[in-house]
Amino acid sequence: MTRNSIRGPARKGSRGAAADMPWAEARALAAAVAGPLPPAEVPLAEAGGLRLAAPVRALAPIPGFDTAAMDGYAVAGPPPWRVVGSVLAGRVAHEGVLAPGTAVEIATGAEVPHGADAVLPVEGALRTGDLVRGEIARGRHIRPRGTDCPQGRDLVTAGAVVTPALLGLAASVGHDTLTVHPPPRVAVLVTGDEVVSTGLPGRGRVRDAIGPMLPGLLSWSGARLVPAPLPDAAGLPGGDPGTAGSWPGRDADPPGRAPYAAGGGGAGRGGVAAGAEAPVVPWARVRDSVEALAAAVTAAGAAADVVVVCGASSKGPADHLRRVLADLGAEVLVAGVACRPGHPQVLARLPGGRVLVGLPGNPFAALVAAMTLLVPALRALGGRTPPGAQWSALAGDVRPHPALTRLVAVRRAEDAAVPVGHDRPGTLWGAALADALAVVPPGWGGAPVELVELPS
Ligand SMILES: Nc1nc2c(c(=O)[nH]1)N[C@H]1C(S)=C(S)[C@@H](COP(=O)(O)OP(=O)(O)OC[C@H]3O[C@@H](n4cnc5c(N)ncnc54)[C@H](O)[C@@H]3O)O[C@H]1N2
Ligand code: MOO
Repeated sequence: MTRNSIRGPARKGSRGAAADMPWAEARALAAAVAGPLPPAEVPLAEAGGLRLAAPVRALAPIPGFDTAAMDGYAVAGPPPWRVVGSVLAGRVAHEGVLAPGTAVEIATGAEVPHGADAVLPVEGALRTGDLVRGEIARGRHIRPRGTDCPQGRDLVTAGAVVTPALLGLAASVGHDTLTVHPPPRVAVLVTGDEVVSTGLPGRGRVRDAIGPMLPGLLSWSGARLVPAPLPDAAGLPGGDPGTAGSWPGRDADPPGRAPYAAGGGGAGRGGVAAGAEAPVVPWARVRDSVEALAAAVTAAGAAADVVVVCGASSKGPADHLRRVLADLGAEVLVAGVACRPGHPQVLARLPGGRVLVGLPGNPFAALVAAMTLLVPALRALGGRTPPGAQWSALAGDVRPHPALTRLVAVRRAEDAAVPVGHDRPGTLWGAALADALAVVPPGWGGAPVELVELPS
């Protein structure tokens, strides 16, 4: 596959389209950027939603012993039976062998004594004093040990998603942990000195729309957002959260607005203004400088499997990502994608092997880039196979681009996917109304299109 190495300042050119990789090729490359993370054994409570890296084997059988399936009497031999005792669930069965002509009262789930031929449900029992009568068929209402799940049997194969039912099954056959592909850890760096995280953006400012979108997108992709540990001494000045270009972990919010703190317990500079009610968010704010971004990427790359940089992906004076990747000696695998929106997206391997995805600053462009590069890479790291492609007719007046793939916000309907509109690069309005992106290839002539499902 084509690999574009950028070893110097960002290349000049007219919006880079000539160097951009075809959309499908970029997505496939992202899906192959890394293999699954090494398997790990995790407690059941943390395994939900992950992929099994080893089969679930029955360490214990189900049932674990010959079990009564009904409340009634465990009986031996032909009737009438003399009641000689009782066994409740959780109690050890009647000691010894139940002699012909005798019975014990038994509760559903209790251990059936040796020698019992059947369990006679209480509804069918005629009891007089210590004698009981009724009709039985041999073996009726006894669940023999191991009939539901034999001990030692592999019950679910590797690769399956750990669903709530699978968690219950694993517990029932004796597991406290499961061997899974751990969720990729993702550190998110939001750039842009003009970006604010709370309240109404002032003049020249814009409210962060990408940070809030990513945690759900990451968990939907089987990944986990981890705090980006921003180093103190790395050209990252501390500063007044009221000024643009403040420190990582604080927003360049207008004075008087509560800044967010980065980190959620672990980010180096996750400062909270004294007295401010500062919600903690687990993504970090990085100011627009080459040094700050380089330090933040390096630190995040040491703490996470995947580093996501939001903004700074293009060619403006404050767009430092490409320069930083070159300076760090990163291998740039995708330097741009031939699609609209979202062409200035980046996929790179950092020194040491961690993956970096650069999302454009325009929010819908960022979502498109996330669906193109980030989600496939996360699925691969999490040991997930790509979802089967969905194809659909496309309704509405959609005009293809002659040379680029267009990603159009649509809602899926029975006959056709219907464009929802409002899907300009700078807004998530259309994406918020949509449930999929329609992939409209260059020069499209009306054939069915692929749909990329959006996170729900
Ligand atoms: N000379 C060129 N200029 C631009 C090109 C190009 O190819 N050549 N591409 C354009 C396209 S397309 C996009 S998309 C943007 C991508 O820019 P960046 O990734 O460098 O992002 P910024 O410049 O920082 O911001 C762009 C835009 O998005 C707003 N922004 C940034 N972060 C956020 C956020 N977290 N939430 C909401 N909005 C955000 C920012 O204020 C800008 O308005 O570049 C074009 N330019
Ligand atoms: O393609 Mo940009 O990605 O126009 O917003």
